[in-house]
Amino acid sequence: MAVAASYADDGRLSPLSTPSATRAVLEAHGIGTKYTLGQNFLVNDDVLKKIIALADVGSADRILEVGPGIGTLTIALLKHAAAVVAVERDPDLPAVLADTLYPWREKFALIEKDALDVTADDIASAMVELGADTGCPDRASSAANETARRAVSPSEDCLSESGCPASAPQGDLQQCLPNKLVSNLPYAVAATVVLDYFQQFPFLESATVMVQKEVADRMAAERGTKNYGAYTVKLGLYAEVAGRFAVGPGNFFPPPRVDSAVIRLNRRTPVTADGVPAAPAVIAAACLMADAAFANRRKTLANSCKTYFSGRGTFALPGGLGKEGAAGAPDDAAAALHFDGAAIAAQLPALLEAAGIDPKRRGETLDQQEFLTLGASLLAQA
Ligand SMILES: C[S@@+](CC[C@H](N)C(=O)[O-])C[C@H]1O[C@@H](n2cnc3c(N)ncnc32)[C@H](O)[C@@H]1O
Repeated sequence: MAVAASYADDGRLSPLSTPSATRAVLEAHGIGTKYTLGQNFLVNDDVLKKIIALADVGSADRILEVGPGIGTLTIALLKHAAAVVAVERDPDLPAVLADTLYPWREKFALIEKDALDVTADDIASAMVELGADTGCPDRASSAANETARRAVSPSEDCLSESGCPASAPQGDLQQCLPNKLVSNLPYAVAATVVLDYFQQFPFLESATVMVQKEVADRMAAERGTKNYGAYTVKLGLYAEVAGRFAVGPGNFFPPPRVDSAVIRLNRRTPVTADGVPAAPAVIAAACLMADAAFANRRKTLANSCKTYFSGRGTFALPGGLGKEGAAGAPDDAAAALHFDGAAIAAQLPALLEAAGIDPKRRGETLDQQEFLTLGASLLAQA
C-alpha cells in the first residue's frame, strides 16, 4: 500500500484527483493509460464533489461503479457510502486498486469482468462477500449466499405460482444490493451499460454517470428533436432525467477529444393506459416497437415497422410473464415469448389501429406512452 500510505489530509475528496497524483500512481505501478479502454481519469476534485452531490450519495447507499480506473472517484464514493462494488476489465488495475483503496478495503469489492458481461449473480456475490457492515448478510454465511443467489436468479420452479420464494428474501436482498450506479463510464460502452443495467438490475434506483455529451443529449432528448430516437424511448421506459452538468476535457488525464456531461437518471415505473404498472413483457414489447419505428426514421411508422419486421424471421422477446404486473427485470428465459417477423409485418395495420395510432406518423412524433400502447397491442396480437 505504498500509495495509500502517502495520502495527506488536505481537504480533498480524493487524494488522486490531480494530474501529478494520477501520474504518480501509474508510475508506481509501472503502467500507462490505455486509450482503447477509454482511460481518461478524473483530475478535478470539484467535479467529484458535484458527482457526489448530484447522485446524493449517503451513508446508507450501496454503490455500483463501472470502470473504477485507479480509484479516483471510488475513494470519493467510499467516503460517503456504505459500500462500493466496482466492475473493471483492465487486468492491470486490480493490483492498483488494492493499493489505492487499502484504507477502505472492508467496504470495497471488485468484479474483474467486462461490464457488459456482468450478471446480477456477480453483483450479489460481491455484496455478500462484503459482509455485515454493509447491510449484507455476513460473508461467512452460506445460507445468506444462497438467499442472494435465489433472489436474483429465480429458479425454474419460480415460474409456477406456488413455487416462487416468498417476498421476504427479495426484501432482504434489496437492502444489500447496490441501489445506485455512479460512474465515470468508458465512453465506448456507456449508452449500452446504462440501458442494460436499468433493464437487468431492478435493484438500481438511479444512475449518475459521466458520458460523452452527445450520449447525454440522446438520453435527455425531447420528442420530435433530432436526438430523439429508439435509445431515448427505450431508456425513457425505465428512467427519467433528474439533472445534469457539463464537464470539459481539461478535467481528465489525459484529456479526451470530446466534451462530457454527468447526467442523473432516476428509475421510473411506466404506467399503461389502464393506469396499472406496465408488466416487463409490455415494456420489452414497447422497446421492440421503438427499434422498429426508428429503423428508418424518415419513413412512416407503418413502412419503417414493415421493413424491420419483414427482415427479422422468428425471434424471442425476453421478459415474458410479468405476472406481478410490475415493471422490473426481464423474466427467466423460459418465459420468453416467440414471434414471427413476417406475421407481425402482415398484422401491422391491425396492430396500429388497435393502438389508435395513425400509421402515417413517423417514429419521432410518438411519446413513451404511445410506444407502451403499441407494445401492449403487439402482445395482444401474439
Ligand atoms: C473513463 S475511465 C474512469 C476511471 C475512473 N473512474 C475515474 O473517474 O478516474 C473508464 C474506466 O473503465 C474501464 N473500462 C473500459 N471498458 C470497460 C468495460 N467494458 N468493462 C469494465 N470496465 C471498463 C477502464 O479500464 C477505465 O478504468
